[in-house]
Amino acid sequence: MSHTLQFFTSTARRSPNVSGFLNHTHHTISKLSSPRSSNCRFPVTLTSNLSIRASSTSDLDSPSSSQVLVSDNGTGAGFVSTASPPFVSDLSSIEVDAVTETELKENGFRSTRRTKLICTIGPATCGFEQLEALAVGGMNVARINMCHGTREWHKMVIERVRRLNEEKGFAVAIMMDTEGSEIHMGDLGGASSAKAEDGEVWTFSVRAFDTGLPEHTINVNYDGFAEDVKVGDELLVDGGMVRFEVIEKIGPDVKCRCTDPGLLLPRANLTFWRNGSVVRERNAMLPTISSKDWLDIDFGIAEGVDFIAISFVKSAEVINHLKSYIAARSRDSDISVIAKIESIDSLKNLEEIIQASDGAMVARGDLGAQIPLEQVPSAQQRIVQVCRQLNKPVIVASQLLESMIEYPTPTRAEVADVSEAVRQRADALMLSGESAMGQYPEKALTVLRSVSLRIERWWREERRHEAMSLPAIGTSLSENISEEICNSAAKMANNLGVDALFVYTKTGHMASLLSRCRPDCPIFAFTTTPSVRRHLNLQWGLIPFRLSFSDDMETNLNKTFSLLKARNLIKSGDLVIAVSDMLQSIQVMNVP
Ligand SMILES: Nc1ncnc2c1ncn2[C@@H]1O[C@H](COP(=O)(O)OP(=O)(O)OP(=O)(O)O)[C@@H](O)[C@H]1O
Ligand SMILES: CC(=O)C(=O)O
Ligand SMILES: [K+]
Ligand SMILES: [Mg+2]
Repeated sequence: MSHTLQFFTSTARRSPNVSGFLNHTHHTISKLSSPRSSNCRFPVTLTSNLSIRASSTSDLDSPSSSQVLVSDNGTGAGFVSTASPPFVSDLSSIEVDAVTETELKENGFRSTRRTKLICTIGPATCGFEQLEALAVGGMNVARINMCHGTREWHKMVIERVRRLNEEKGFAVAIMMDTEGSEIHMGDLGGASSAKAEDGEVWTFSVRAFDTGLPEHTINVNYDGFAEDVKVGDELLVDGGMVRFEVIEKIGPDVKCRCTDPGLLLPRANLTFWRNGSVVRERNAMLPTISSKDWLDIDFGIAEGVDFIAISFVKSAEVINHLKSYIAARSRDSDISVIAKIESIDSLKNLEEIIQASDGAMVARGDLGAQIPLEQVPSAQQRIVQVCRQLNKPVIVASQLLESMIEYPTPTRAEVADVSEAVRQRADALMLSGESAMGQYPEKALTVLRSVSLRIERWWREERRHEAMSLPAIGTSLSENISEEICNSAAKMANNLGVDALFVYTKTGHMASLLSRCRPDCPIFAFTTTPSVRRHLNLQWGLIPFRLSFSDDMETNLNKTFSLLKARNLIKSGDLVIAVSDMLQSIQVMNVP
């Protein structure tokens, strides 16, 4: 077998003489037919041709027999690329959403947003127009949280997002988030919230109340609650938004005095602390995926969601188990499994969990209830780093713009927090309550968008390529070659200051390898299926297009150039580096 890395470099961009030569040659050569596609005419695009060939003479995993050949034909005769005359009839064959298209046209592709945005959908945003406003505002992924709402409600949201994609050309992916079986409160008998005042005594009970909840009573979902807690324990609601002290146990009821007043929200998470750390008694034995979660997962598979995020992951085992379950349930399913890092165990087993998953979420809400708050920032940094090194998309979630649930502008501290996540180059930022039930969902999304854009630009201007070492992750020669190609292409793109990287990818893998390098320029990812396109929408710096393409790179490139030029998305002279996973190659060229 053989792999080819070809570097086609052009001097046309900087040399008017060469451009003249090209124009002249164009006329001559365009009368010829392409040897590969008999009805194609081809302009000369480039003047010199350097090609590097890596080949391996035996099986994939035998690197000792591979070799790299570099050649420069030195004749100036040029690399000739094919381009059919007007592709007008083909224009419909490239799909990009209207918002990306407008953004590309207005700002040029150098300034497109690299950080992806996720919105949790709830009562404030479940209408079709509201969802459309979020998509227009830059939502890349819609998240539904199975902790709340009925399956019918979630089904309705999924259908609306689908309709939006079909009717308006968006590629908004859907992420389903499981409830998990940690301890949480019940739903407050229908009330949207309840206020706990300082010194008040509340009863936390595992009893079922048929005739409505008595006053100052909270249902708890975990049967072992009363046995696990001790008098004197501190009870934290939502990681400390409200605090109680356990003062008495009476059978299934636990009496607690409020020490930090605040608003209790339905189904809020509960943790109890003893001597400064979270207590993990028998509740640590609760299954990560509860029986209700399995039903929700079946629902997600049936609805064809793009991502399933698993709450309170403790080990890699549960991820592997879920992945084989999904594979058995739907043979050609491509649902990605996202591990939510929100417990002490998940931090302990971080590397193996992330290795087993298709991505991870820094779920700071619950994480901050399980480890001391001041440890959350370093945990975030570590999770982001491990994900980037292992090439898994990583989401920073929770309380990014918490104050915007109520107010139309964020606090300065919140803006700084968003900036930090962008600076760490996480793949995506997520809104929770801000978009699910806040008063200013669109404004919150606008803040994420504009802060991301500004910080990304600042970082590029400062040319602060941070030197995160990216270990080799491939397990075969072929994978190693793909990885090296992407690393080199990204480095070349930075050094040459190219306008865009193009990647032709069937599975999305090469696109993710490029994204992992966090290059300065945006990455146009061309892929054949709508589902891969939606998946790529979660990854840093990728602008996913759907395009049918062949194994012939010259044809693909020229088709793409024509289609994008016809839509004013690129122009002649733009410098592009292209890689593909069909023909492992790197090509550098000016758009003809
Ligand atoms: N489908 C829904 N229906 C009603 N309210 C919702 C829905 N989704 C979210 N919410 C509201 O938005 C808030 C924030 O949403 P979020 O998804 O962050 O949930 P959470 O309860 O904090 O749990 P998690 O730890 O799973 O994120 C919730 O507490 C809830 O009040
Ligand atoms: C998102 C989530 O589950 C959390 O922050 O806890
Ligand atoms: K959840
Ligand atoms: Mg959580």
